[in-house]
Amino acid sequence: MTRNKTQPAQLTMRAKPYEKVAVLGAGSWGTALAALARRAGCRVALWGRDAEALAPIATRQRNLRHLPDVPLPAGIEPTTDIAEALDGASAVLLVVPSRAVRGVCAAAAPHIGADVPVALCAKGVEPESGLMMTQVAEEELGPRPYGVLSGPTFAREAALGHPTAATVAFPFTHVDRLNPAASPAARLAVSVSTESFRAYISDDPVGVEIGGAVKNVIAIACGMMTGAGFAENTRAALITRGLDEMKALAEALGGRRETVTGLAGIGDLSLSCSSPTSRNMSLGMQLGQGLARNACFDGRPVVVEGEGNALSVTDLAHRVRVPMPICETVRAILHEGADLGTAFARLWASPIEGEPRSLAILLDHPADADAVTGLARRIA
Ligand SMILES: NC(=O)C1=CN([C@@H]2O[C@H](COP(=O)(O)OP(=O)(O)OC[C@H]3O[C@@H](n4cnc5c(N)ncnc54)[C@H](O)[C@@H]3O)[C@@H](O)[C@H]2O)C=CC1
Ligand SMILES: O=C(CO)COP(=O)(O)O
Repeated sequence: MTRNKTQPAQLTMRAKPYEKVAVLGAGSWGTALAALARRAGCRVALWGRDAEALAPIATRQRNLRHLPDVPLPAGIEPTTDIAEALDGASAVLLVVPSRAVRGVCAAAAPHIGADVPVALCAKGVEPESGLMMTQVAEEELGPRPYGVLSGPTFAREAALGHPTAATVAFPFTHVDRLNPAASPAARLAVSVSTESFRAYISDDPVGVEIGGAVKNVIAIACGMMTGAGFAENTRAALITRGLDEMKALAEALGGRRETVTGLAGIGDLSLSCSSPTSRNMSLGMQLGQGLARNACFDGRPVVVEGEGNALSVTDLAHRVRVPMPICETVRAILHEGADLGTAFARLWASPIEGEPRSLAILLDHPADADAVTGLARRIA
């Protein structure tokens, strides 16, 4: 985080926070981001659809439904009126689950100011269309700057003030390069940065978005194998090979490999694959322990983006011809009725590959059908 003495000196610039930030989506992450922006000194409107859940945010500085034990700063303006939330907003954070992004953008469209930048904070790829969240938003809201805020950020920890870092990524225009401090990425970074929350700036939203969507699927895979009783070797293999899948897809879509080695790639992947605090890892663990899907989370509806992402990410990968064997395994188990043990045993006995992919080697794996059945039995 500090400058190495051998690096050239860089002038420190000052970026101006946005005056009013509208946060659309009042779940755990939307509330946490509203708290951060408020602590960073912005005026903050927090839009949600449920008046009962919003009321205590103004009266008791709590979101009792999603972050009950987190004290929120005073002055967040909760509302169920999207026009009111967007009135005078100089930046928008879109923080609903990915399946709701298109609908919320459509509702926002008549009320959002011209040229107001929008940062997508949901981690997913739209099913069927295969569009990333920034592309979905652009279809609904028209031309303006679109970016992404993503990284290893459990909402409760970030809102409680645990030291946390994330990436804010917008494409840099010619003008942004001449004056980076005035770019949407820089202005949004300072609009959410506090003594404990540190935003880094990137000009590669594609790499950042793909990181967030793919890590959810890999976290389900890690959870499945953890739930089935395996430990650290298995998890390390899935994280590392998952990172390779992430890199390949990001690159095929025009993102950069190095972005995937940052906070929104390996950072978020390692977080979500390490702890049942991740809803994705937790779902995988419950399935790996043999629970039926409808019994997971005691039957409660919980946002698990990786479930839909397993389909949408692999559909996208098919389109750009990127092999993603771990994501395919999760897809087969969740959506195509594959047996969990057999699917993972097949993954482990799939052809031996080069590391890195650019070696372009594929060898028949020596494990025979009996060996695959044997491992499958040990997983189940
Ligand atoms: N919770 C976390 O730690 C983090 C979550 N995210 C991402 O943020 C996104 C939102 O997740 P969470 O806030 O965690 O979910 P959550 O389950 O805490 O809350 C979801 C919220 O979205 C609202 N919602 C759902 N559909 C809606 C619709 N059609 N219109 C308006 N509101 C709607 C719900 O009422 C609820 O308030 C997800 O894509 C997630 O991957 C990203 C980083 C951290
Ligand atoms: O994205 C997250 C942390 O960065 C939250 O992860 P889960 O959605 O798996 O809970």
